[in-house]
Amino acid sequence: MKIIIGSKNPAKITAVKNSFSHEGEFVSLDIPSGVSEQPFSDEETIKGAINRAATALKQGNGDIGIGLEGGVQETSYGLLICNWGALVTNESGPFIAGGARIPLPEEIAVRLRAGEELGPVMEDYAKNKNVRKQEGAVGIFTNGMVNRSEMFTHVMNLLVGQYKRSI
Ligand SMILES: O=P(O)(O)OP(=O)(O)OP(=O)(O)OC[C@H]1O[C@@H](n2cnc3c(O)ncnc32)[C@H](O)[C@@H]1O
Ligand SMILES: [Mg+2]
Repeated sequence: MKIIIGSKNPAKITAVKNSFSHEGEFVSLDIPSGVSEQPFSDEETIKGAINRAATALKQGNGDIGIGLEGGVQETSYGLLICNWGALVTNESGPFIAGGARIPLPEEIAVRLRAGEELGPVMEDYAKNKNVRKQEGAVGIFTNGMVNRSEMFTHVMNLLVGQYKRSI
């Protein structure tokens, strides 16, 4: 089984490998999401995940394409981080699944509303260049209880479970 991951981000790659119990051939390709660098709704984030999965599958000439995409969603309770995943095969899909969501602190939210991207804003906030590849915003704002690859592993399990039920 050849699994093509539409990202080179190690937090995402780890999640994909975990959910397939490290069984299969994994290829990671830097695939554009085809949506804004900072998706600003569930709809746009889902679209980015599906685009990445479909393009990865095609470009990598594999059996399964995976897209994982981070975004934010405005609510009356604050700006929430949202994360979506998509799995496509040559015969079926897209299967989609959403990840954990928590509100961003207002000092971060105002910067995103002004047009900045979460990745660089988190680098600045945490004084660490690699937040998006490591614990992620979710790890920082949950005091390390849930890091980005754990969060994406849950998304992946939701995807692989739906796919397995369909075959
Ligand atoms: O290489 P890719 O796969 O693009 O990985 P990425 O970290 O850029 O992740 P996304 O494109 O899915 O995320 C969209 C934007 O949100 C940022 N982002 C999302 N989740 C984050 C997190 O948990 N911590 C820090 N930045 C995050 C990210 O850096 C982008 O600016
Ligand atoms: Mg990105």
